[in-house]
Amino acid sequence: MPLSAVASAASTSLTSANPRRSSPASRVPVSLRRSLPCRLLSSSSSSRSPLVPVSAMASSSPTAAGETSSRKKLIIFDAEEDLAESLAKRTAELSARFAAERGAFTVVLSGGSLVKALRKLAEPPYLEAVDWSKWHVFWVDERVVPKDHADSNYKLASDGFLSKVPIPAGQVYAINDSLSAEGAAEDYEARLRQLVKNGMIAMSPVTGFPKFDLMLMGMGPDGHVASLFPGHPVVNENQKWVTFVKDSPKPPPERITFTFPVINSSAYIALVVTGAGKAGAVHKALSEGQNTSDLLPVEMVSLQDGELTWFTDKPAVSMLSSI
Ligand SMILES: O=C(O)[C@H](O)[C@@H](O)[C@H](O)[C@H](O)COP(=O)(O)O
Repeated sequence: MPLSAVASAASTSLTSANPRRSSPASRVPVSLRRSLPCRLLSSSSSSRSPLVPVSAMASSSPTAAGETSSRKKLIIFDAEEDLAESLAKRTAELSARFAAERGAFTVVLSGGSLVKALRKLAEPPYLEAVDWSKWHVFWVDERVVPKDHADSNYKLASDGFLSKVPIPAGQVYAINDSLSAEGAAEDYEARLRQLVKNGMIAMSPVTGFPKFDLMLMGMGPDGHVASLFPGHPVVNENQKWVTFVKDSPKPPPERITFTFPVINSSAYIALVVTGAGKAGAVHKALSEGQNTSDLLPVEMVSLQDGELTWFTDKPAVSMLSSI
């Protein structure tokens, strides 16, 4: 799999008005180019956002018709504010693209700090520019608690984001909170299958699993993603679309979660990982020479035909020796 990364200059450098500054790519330490298994790509130094333009992404990994392409990038921001702006911009771009291409935009959310990072989507210019009527919102994982419970990922997203944007209520797919963990997972998968059948959710011709347009996810300090925790047998689930755990090491214990075949069939994943508490897992995931027999869940995120972008900050990448 070609692994290309935007080892981006910090956003403050990128937004600098000083015309004598070198381009972001050339400011990335040479050692980084050696230590990260990546090819450096960058947007222009005058760009407000350090995201690589879509055209540059495509050219980083050209595909002929019928071939698949898997791309991986790392963006490092100086400030959380810049990360949030860039995430909003990228999400809005993908929303416009999928709405035009397929008349719907399927977006999957995690819980955790990710939701706060989405706040700028609910502000101008994105609030007015995004066609919210095309959004269909799902959860990559959910805690099995009532929807109005403080632990509910639905409540977190609803309070922090969804209540501030005009997505039709019928297009927000919360779990059935009256069921057991097992029942809620089965019910959620059945609803996904129905939405695949009516064409709302795309199907991956490559994997035979549903292909969501964009998954917006966080990562825990232990390297978990969704509710797929290190060493838990559900990380190896390869048939079901949605499964459950009753012994999550992160409370609350009962959760439902998308499985890796579904996560890895996504068209785009934005993995938002900030803070020094994540540095160890980031180091393990992004350093060369990893032990492939002992993968963290985050290392099992491997898109079959899509693009994975890490949205990080300096504390999160602080253990990458070359940065
Ligand atoms: O329900 C959950 O617990 C989340 O979906 C979980 O997977 C979360 O995204 C990560 O633990 C990262 O959370 P933070 O970004 O808050 O560390």
